[in-house]
Amino acid sequence: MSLDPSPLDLAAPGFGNPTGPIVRFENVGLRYGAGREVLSDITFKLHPGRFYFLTGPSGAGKTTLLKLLYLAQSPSRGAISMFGEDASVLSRERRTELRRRIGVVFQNFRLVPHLTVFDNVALPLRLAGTAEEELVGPVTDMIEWVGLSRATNQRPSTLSGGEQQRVAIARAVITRPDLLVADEPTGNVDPQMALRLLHLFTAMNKMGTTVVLATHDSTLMHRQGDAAVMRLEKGRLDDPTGVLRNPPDRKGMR
Ligand SMILES: Nc1ncnc2c1ncn2[C@@H]1O[C@H](COP(=O)(O)OP(=O)(O)OP(=O)(O)O)[C@@H](O)[C@H]1O
Repeated sequence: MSLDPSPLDLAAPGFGNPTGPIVRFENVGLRYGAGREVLSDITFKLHPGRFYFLTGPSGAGKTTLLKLLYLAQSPSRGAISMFGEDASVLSRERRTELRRRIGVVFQNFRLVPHLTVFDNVALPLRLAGTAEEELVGPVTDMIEWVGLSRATNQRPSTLSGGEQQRVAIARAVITRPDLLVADEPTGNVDPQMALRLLHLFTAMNKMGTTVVLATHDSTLMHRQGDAAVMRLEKGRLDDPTGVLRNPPDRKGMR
């Protein structure tokens, strides 16, 4: 599998916004319906170009926090700012525009079963209105980057779990998102493939994308030693590395 970032255009718009935090949560709380709060008093900032792990026991609220991050859920209280904009006042159109700056990868891939690998990866560009002649090159390069050129015309069901997840990652980053959010992306693959997938996230991060990766896998977190770790316990955020509020300067951070 190639990890050479060269197929990706480093000068593409949206990469490596150097100014200020790209996400701010201020005393955010969330309850589903009339139930108890599943997230309480969540305050943090995400800085551009950094790599964050989100961890914590099952039911702690990781998926819920990620849904807030990719604008699929609104908080019950508190304030969220995404790319400098107050998330509570976004029009539907503006929300969609901001959402395009966020790539999402799920544990269970969520590929479209009747589409080929090429068409799955091309989907976000087509939805954004990119002309067919303009998308063929980038999609082909992206599929090569995740090491699946030979499977370009296959359907997801003919691929292994690790291969399907690589397609899902390619689809999530084809639009060059500023923020890449992944919910247990290595949960359905063997440890060796988990490391290969981590390398893809790391490569994207090195090109300037902020990554938030939810995982239970401590091996992955040890592999990525300079990442910040956000730990959720019963809906509250702990900050074991002490970097969420005041991140240290990071070598090479833009
Ligand atoms: N749509 C929903 N309606 C009601 N309660 C929900 C909903 N989604 C999640 N919850 C509850 O919110 C809490 C947090 O769930 P969440 O899925 O965010 O945790 P998690 O840390 O991602 O867990 P896991 O590691 O098992 O995926 C749990 O108590 C869960 O039952």
